[in-house]
Amino acid sequence: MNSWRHVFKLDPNRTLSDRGLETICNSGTDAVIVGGTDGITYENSRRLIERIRAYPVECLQEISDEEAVVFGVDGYLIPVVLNAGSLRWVLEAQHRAIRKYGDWIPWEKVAAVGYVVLNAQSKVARLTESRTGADPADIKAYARLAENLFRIPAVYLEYSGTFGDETAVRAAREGVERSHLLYGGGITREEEARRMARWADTVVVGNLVYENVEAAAETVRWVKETVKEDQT
Ligand SMILES: CC(C)=CCC/C(C)=C/CC/C(C)=C/CC/C(C)=C/CC/C(C)=C/CC/C(C)=C/CC/C(C)=C/COP(=O)(O)OP(=O)(O)O
Ligand SMILES: O=P(O)(O)OC[C@@H](O)CO
Repeated sequence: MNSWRHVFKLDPNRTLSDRGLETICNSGTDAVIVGGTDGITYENSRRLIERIRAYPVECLQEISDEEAVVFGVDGYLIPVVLNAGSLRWVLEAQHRAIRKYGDWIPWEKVAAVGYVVLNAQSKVARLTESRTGADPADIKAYARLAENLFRIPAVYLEYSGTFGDETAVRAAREGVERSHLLYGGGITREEEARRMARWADTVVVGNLVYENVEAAAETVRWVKETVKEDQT
């Protein structure tokens, strides 16, 4: 993950043509993450992962339902929602899954991701009852908490479905020194991709894939051409 600059997130509960998938997998992105909030099943996850595996791109599953875990991906991302309104999404669902899978978990392939969910209208915000009113000082503190107390290797500013606040991403950037910072939400245009790529280590593109796959493929270049701000 540390070398990722751009990734796509594909939703097993949405339809993408073979041609569209080929465009995404051959776009030069650093990885494809499979995940989403609702309608995620073992079957639709397995089908999508199988199609992605036909391409040489790195493929990870982001687990949002313990029933949907698929064998044979390059890695598993485990969300921990730092600003969730319920412990269920911070540690209870994770505890339950660890209890269930026990000795079978390939820990060397597993990484926790500390989410800060910020779009109040998104399904993920509603599901997790996230405290989306967090201001930049809150966000910086979440980032510091993730890195220094929980030692989580990645912090994810999640604006899923809407373009986020650059000040918030900047605050998260100031909060992390070692943890990897991901930004996702509402990237549709070059200017947006470049703005967030200045602060985030990785920019995640999701919805645009289903709206305009050619434009989605362009985001790879926009992000990769952008030089990150020097924090020193
Ligand atoms: C091979 C083998 C046996 C493997 C074992 C599996 C494994 C690696 C186990 C590890 C154990 C473990 C800790 C598993 C996690 C279990 C789990 C269910 C955790 C809960 C995760 C969680 C907090 C879910 C809440 C929803 C959420 C945060 C989803 C993340 C994705 C996300 C933010 C999607 C955004 O959704 P999107 O659809 O793009 O947008 P909308 O919200 O607008 O719809
Ligand atoms: O779908 P969009 O809005 O591009 O967001 C990407 C990703 O952060 C979703 O989890």
